[in-house]
Amino acid sequence: MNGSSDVAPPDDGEGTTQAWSDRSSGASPAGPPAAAYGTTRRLTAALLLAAKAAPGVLAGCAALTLTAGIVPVAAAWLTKLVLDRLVNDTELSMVIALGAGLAAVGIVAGTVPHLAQYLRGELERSVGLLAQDRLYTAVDRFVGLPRFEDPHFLDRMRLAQRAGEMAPNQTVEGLLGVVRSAITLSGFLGSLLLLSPIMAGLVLVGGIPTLAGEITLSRRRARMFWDIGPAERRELFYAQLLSSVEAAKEVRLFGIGPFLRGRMLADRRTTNSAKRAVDRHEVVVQAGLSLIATVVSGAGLLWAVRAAQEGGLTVGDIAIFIAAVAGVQAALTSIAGDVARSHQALLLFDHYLTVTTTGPDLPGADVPQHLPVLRRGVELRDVWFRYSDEHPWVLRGVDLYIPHGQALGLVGLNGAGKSTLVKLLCRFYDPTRGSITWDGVDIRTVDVADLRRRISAVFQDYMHYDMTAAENVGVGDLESLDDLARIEKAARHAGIHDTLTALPHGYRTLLSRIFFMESEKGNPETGVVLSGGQWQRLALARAFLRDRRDLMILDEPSAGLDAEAEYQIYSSLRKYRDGQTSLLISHRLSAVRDAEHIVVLSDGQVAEQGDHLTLMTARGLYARLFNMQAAGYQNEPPE
Ligand SMILES: Nc1ncnc2c1ncn2[C@@H]1O[C@H](COP(=O)(O)OP(=O)(O)OP(=O)(O)O)[C@@H](O)[C@H]1O
Repeated sequence: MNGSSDVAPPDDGEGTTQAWSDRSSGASPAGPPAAAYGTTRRLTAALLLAAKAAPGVLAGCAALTLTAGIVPVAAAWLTKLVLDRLVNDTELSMVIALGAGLAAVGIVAGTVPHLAQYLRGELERSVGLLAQDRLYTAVDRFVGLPRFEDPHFLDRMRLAQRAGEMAPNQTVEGLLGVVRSAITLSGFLGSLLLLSPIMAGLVLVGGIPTLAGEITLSRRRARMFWDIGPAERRELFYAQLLSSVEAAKEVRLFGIGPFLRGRMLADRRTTNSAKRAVDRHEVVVQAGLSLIATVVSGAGLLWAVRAAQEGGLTVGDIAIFIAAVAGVQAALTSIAGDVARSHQALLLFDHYLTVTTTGPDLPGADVPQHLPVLRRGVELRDVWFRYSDEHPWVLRGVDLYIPHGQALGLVGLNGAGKSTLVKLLCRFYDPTRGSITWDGVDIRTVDVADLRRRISAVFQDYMHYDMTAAENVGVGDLESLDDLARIEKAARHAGIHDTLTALPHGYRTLLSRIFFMESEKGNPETGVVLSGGQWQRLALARAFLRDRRDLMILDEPSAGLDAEAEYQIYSSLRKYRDGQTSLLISHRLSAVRDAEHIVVLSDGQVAEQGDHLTLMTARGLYARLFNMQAAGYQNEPPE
């Protein structure tokens, strides 16, 4: 880009660029974004998610919670009654009956936690499945690319993945925990009130700081999770580089393993120290809270011993008094912990709700227009584009026409904006200014899925899917995924059929070294790796499978092909292109020379256009580049 790339387009009075990212995602670069939803909304949504995922399991959890709440109080009272009966020489059968009751309570106390743990696991699995489904359905609804390039959104996404799976369970667990503790609390508090109302009040008041302290701690922890988000994502990125087959060659040849490891560990140290700071703070706060609890229970014990000496309390009373003070304190601490954990989970759940309920990333028409079968052509009119307000202009007033039934060649130096133009044609972004029309219909006014159904493309950075050969072609048109005849035809077209047939399992061969086929678990030789050019032919086959589409876009389709393959592919493409509408981008100008029309893009603007002969006669950029390449083959200095 030269200096002129920062020249703004004329104002159209509608605001200019598409810097949607921070604003639309509600993120603030200085810290965590303000919660988008209130606590009640978050709580309701989390509980509804759990209820929808596993209603029966949820009911089971609730029943066990009630039982678990009653058990300690019942055990304490039965103990008191047994002790008092023993001291008072009551009938043996009565004592035995009470003892049996105590044993039964013990059995329930021993069984309930295991059953509850199983049900919690079941709830977690069901909620995880539903939350994941909803999250990725929402992500799939983002039809453009901007959100996937927004670091704030990616941080949110990471927290949303975690929160969606965990928050509903933690909330349910917290809520049921509060109910359980509240039952225990009221049982013990009642017992304590009978023995000493002052002690009951004291223990209750002593629990208030615990509740307040735990909630403050949970806020701090939730904020810490947001703050360490970028470092956690970077750490994951370095870890993937260190273990992925794609990066292994460069990492080893350049010897950058220790460098990447150093960066990964530095990020881990950053997150560790943030977590450590919160943990330390927590230790200090919780130690203070325990001290208060100990002082209260110590004072209670002294009072009880003194009361027993003076004959005011029986042995059974002392037993239940000690159990009640401990029980009330434990219940209060447990309530505080459950409230704090649910609170923290709900704070993070805000990210899940934001991602799953956020609006579309590209504006859509309220009533989408019908997209006609292409009859006339696709036109870009005064298209300006930059990736965000902070980025320079990439396209600056491009006018371009792709006539129906013809091939348009698009050439230009690196960074001229060719691939960006392709992204606009597929509507991964909207032009900042100007319009793209399909037979006169603005593509912003039609359903994106409709538009994309009419386009076939090979992108410069096409995908390698770790799937079978047939699936690698078939995903180009899911309706043909099981239609081997069509898949083979597309593969033949791309010149890869013979290679695929010769694979160990033909088209069913898994093209991967990182997964294995179920049937070949024990075989270390499972999986096949294709060469770069063979992968490129597969990408072409994928595009050819969509041969019923109106517009074919080929962005550098032959970069990885050998000379013979390139010749064959272009001959095939020429035959195939006949009567088809296509946009062909290539740095190898021999590939585009026979296109009906060639456009030279330079610094985001159309610099030259015409057919090959016209452009050669004009002796501009195209002619210079063409001659340079031709001279390279003829071993003669360029003109
Ligand atoms: N996602 C993005 N965010 C910000 N800038 C981008 C993005 N993608 C591309 N660019 C910038 O846009 C400019 C044009 O890139 P583009 O990929 O369209 O060029 P190109 O003509 O296809 O180049 P090449 O011939 O190297 O493939 C470059 O300066 C590039 O840095």
